[in-house]
Amino acid sequence: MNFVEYPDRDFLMLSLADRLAGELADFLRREGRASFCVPGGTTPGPIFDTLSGVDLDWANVSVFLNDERWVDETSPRSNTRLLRERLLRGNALHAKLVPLYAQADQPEPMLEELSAGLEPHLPISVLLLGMGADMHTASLFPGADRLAEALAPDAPILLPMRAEAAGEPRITLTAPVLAGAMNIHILITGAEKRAALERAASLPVQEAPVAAVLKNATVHWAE
Ligand SMILES: O=C(O)[C@H](O)[C@@H](O)[C@H](O)[C@H](O)COP(=O)(O)O
Repeated sequence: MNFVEYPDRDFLMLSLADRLAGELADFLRREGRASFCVPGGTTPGPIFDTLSGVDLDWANVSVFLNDERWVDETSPRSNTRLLRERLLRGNALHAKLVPLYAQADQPEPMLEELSAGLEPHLPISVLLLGMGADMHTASLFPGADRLAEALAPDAPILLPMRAEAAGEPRITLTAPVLAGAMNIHILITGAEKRAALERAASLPVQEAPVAAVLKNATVHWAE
């Protein structure tokens, strides 16, 4: 794991947006296309704001979430809604959004269709992850009902996930798909998450699921 500390959050968000854009541009130059997998939650908004204004061949970038809360896009808890409002506008309006949600009461019946939609966009070129203070990343929560399956080396692309801390049912990319990304970045802020991240490196992965992606990751932190 590589740990980068920034003097403040504004500098972190701008620098990381710039680095992510540079990595996407490299993939576009070399391969003509790139996939960009991003977190929801409250932290990444400013990075999305900056990236949406960057001049890239967005039409050849596929964008998808690390995980989604199983709620309709009208819900303020929808990560897809966050993407539409903060990333997929301006220059990035023409990026291809690969959905992690479809209208249904529960994720299970939609799993096959959503996984088939994602498959052509793997491996992930550039992965940005968030982390909770409980050491979950994506929706790989400690104590979640299907965590062991999602951590297994032969896990499917996507799994539904339910956990007390998660609120509504979730759908998440699994550990091997996340760990198989070509570039992995973890964005965290504040002392509590930094301490949790440092603890995660020495805990079993079931207790600290973020450990599943730490090996080749660069962690970006500001107070
Ligand atoms: O849907 C989600 O909640 C996320 O994808 C999740 O994994 C998130 O990255 C962390 O919970 C951190 O969330 P915050 O940035 O809100 O602290």
